Amino acid sequence: MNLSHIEHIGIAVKSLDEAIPFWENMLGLKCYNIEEVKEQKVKTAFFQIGQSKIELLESTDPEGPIGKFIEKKGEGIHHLAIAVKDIQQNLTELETKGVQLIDKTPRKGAEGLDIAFLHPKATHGVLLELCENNNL
Ligand SMILES: C[C@@H](C(=O)O)C(=O)SCCNC(=O)CCNC(=O)[C@H](O)C(C)(C)COP(=O)(O)OP(=O)(O)OC[C@H]1O[C@@H](n2cnc3c(N)ncnc32)[C@H](O)[C@@H]1OP(=O)(O)O
Ligand SMILES: [Co+2]
Repeated sequence: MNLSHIEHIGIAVKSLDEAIPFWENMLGLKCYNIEEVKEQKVKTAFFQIGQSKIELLESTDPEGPIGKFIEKKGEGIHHLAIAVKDIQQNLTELETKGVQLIDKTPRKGAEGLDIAFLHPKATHGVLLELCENNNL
């Protein structure tokens, strides 16, 4: 395994338009990218803090993962994403160790990154996302 740093924290929100002004006007951060990720049924907004980012997630479909999360739990922290080198190698190693994966092979996430999720049952309650960054 070669985990590097917290890539981002994913926060489920009902509306990007309503949530972004808090991060910009109250906290003084700049939203530098808004992007739809159709495969995940979300629209994302990103803010940089040091080496890490905040990813706000608005659902585009009530049956998608963020739609279901908001319905059950309301707005709040949804996942923690960690940057890794060679995501496939890390996933293969985790699978060998018997860790329950949601994605055995990477999918395309926001900002063109390859991503994969570990099941919260396997992580003591945190939905973990690995994000590939080979320049680490
Ligand atoms: C754009 C991209 C990027 O960064 O580039 C993204 O982040 S996309 C971010 C959105 N995409 C994803 O989250 C994709 C991966 N997520 C998934 O496949 C799903 O959401 C699951 C995590 C498997 C949950 O599925 P589903 O809602 O159908 O199941 P469920 O509600 O029955 O939940 C099963 C158990 O997991 C728990 N659970 C569900 N969501 C959780 C979360 N976010 N954090 C911690 N625990 C969570 C539930 O409480 C439940 O526990 P109990 O059984 O104890 O009640
Ligand atoms: Co994410």
